[in-house]
Amino acid sequence: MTKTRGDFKLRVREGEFTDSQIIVMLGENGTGKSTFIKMLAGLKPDVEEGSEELEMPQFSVSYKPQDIPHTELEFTVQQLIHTKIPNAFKEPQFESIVMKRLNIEELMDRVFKELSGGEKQRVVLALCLGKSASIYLIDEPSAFLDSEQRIIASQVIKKFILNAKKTAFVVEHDFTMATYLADKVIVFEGDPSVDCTASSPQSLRSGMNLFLSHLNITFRRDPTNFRPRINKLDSIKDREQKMAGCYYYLDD
Ligand SMILES: Nc1ncnc2c1ncn2[C@@H]1O[C@H](COP(=O)(O)OP(=O)(O)OP(=O)(O)O)[C@@H](O)[C@H]1O
Repeated sequence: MTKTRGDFKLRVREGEFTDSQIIVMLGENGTGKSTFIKMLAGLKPDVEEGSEELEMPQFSVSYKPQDIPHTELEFTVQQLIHTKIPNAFKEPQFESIVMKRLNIEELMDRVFKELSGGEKQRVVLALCLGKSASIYLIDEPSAFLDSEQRIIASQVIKKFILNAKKTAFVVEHDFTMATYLADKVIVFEGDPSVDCTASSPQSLRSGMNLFLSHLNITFRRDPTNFRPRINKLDSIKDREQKMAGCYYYLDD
């Protein structure tokens, strides 16, 4: 199916997903990741000439947009939690997996609009995960978070999705966070802001290889902390890995 927004056209290839799965969307800026997540949230695909209107399958979704919402800014965090996720915040599982780990308790009496960007992000992530849904659509959870908070946010998302046996689609630019989260990846490729294609969900290894080949970057695994490290362009390792078509190292 396709979706046109202004001068931009996105083609989406058919694919499958299951529960207890996190699908990470990878692509350069302007390749349509947010457009696709909005389609999963209900934005209708184009009507192709000569064919019937194509309906997106109807899912119950909880959507955290890329931008932090500007509504209800006068409310305290406690008021937002109590009105938006009245059931979840009382559940012991949600309390321990999400609320405690994101340290929402310390923010309860604060007015939402007066929070820092990182504090707001923690609250909107908790609100997103606290809404009952089959699919969680999480656009850039790492924005405004420092490196330690990014690790915590990734662990919270992963544990919540596995525990609740739900599915998440996540747009994430932080490479470490994206590789930690992803069970599958969708790669967005093409001419940014003009014409792009979203692949079917594929394995982390093949998706990362495809994405990194577009960027002309290879990664090795750091032997001490095991984190992915970028190889210097044209270094021996960079050239060796490109020859082997192995842009991304993933231990089996
Ligand atoms: N409502 C709209 N009207 C016109 N053009 C739009 C609209 N929404 C998105 N676009 C255009 O569609 C293209 C893809 O945008 P989108 O936000 O989906 O990309 P993205 O991959 O999520 O980018 P980023 O990584 O920068 O967030 C961009 O060129 C954008 O300007």
